Amino acid sequence: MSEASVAVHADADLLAQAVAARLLVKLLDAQAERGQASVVLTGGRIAAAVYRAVAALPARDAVDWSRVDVWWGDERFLPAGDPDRNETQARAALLDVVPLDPARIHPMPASDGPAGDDPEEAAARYAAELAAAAPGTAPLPHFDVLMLGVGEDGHVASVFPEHPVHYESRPVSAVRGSPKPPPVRTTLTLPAINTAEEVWLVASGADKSPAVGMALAGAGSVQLPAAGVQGTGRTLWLLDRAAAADVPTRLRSLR
Ligand SMILES: O=C1O[C@H](COP(=O)(O)O)[C@@H](O)[C@H](O)[C@H]1O
Repeated sequence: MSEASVAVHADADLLAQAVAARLLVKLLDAQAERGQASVVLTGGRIAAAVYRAVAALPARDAVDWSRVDVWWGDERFLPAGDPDRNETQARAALLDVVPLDPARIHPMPASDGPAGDDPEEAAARYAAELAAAAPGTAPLPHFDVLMLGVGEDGHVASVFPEHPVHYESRPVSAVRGSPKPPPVRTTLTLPAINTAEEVWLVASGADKSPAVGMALAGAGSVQLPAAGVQGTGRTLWLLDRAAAADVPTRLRSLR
């Protein structure tokens, strides 16, 4: 398990640009080492800005997108194409722009998909899709990088504070009663998230600073899920100055 490190950028735009550049480098490094790369996407405002920034970078063409697997850390359980689905946002911002292999794009099921309007079945199907891509009998494939937004309440993916999802041992869970709309979701659980080689927590804006500060100060993960995130090789907090306002100075590298 890795110690967390923190990089702070001046504002949300520079943060998105910097994360986009990091993502391209990470995908290139993974392809150089393993012949392929895998990324786990997140939803939310800063994530969409990162995806748009990746799409706008000329260096995006250095990545062989046909050898990139795209997974999601969570999804709002809504019909396919709903503008509030994390998948819809990622497709519009990036996935429809780069030449990915459609077979390597792995969205979480929609509420009008083959799993029907049943989030538990949707979670089970996504777990099966992950296991099918994993080596041997492992439940999960290798994730080179897993990106997370951070909610004002400290939630990551759709793991919310004090929610029963914390006690789910399977890698993918249905979430009912989400405090943030929509109320029904599917999510990777924290143990599944923490199998990723690198986990990047990306946050911008002053409304995120209390949660970010408390997570880095060692809050409990049931109360503050972001505090329970740890990549196997690297845990990186990527923040703008406003989101970093409560981060202890000794943890910051300011850019
Ligand atoms: O609902 C969700 O919210 C979080 C954070 O979103 P933001 O707009 O406040 O950045 C996101 O990370 C998660 O994937 C999403 O489902």
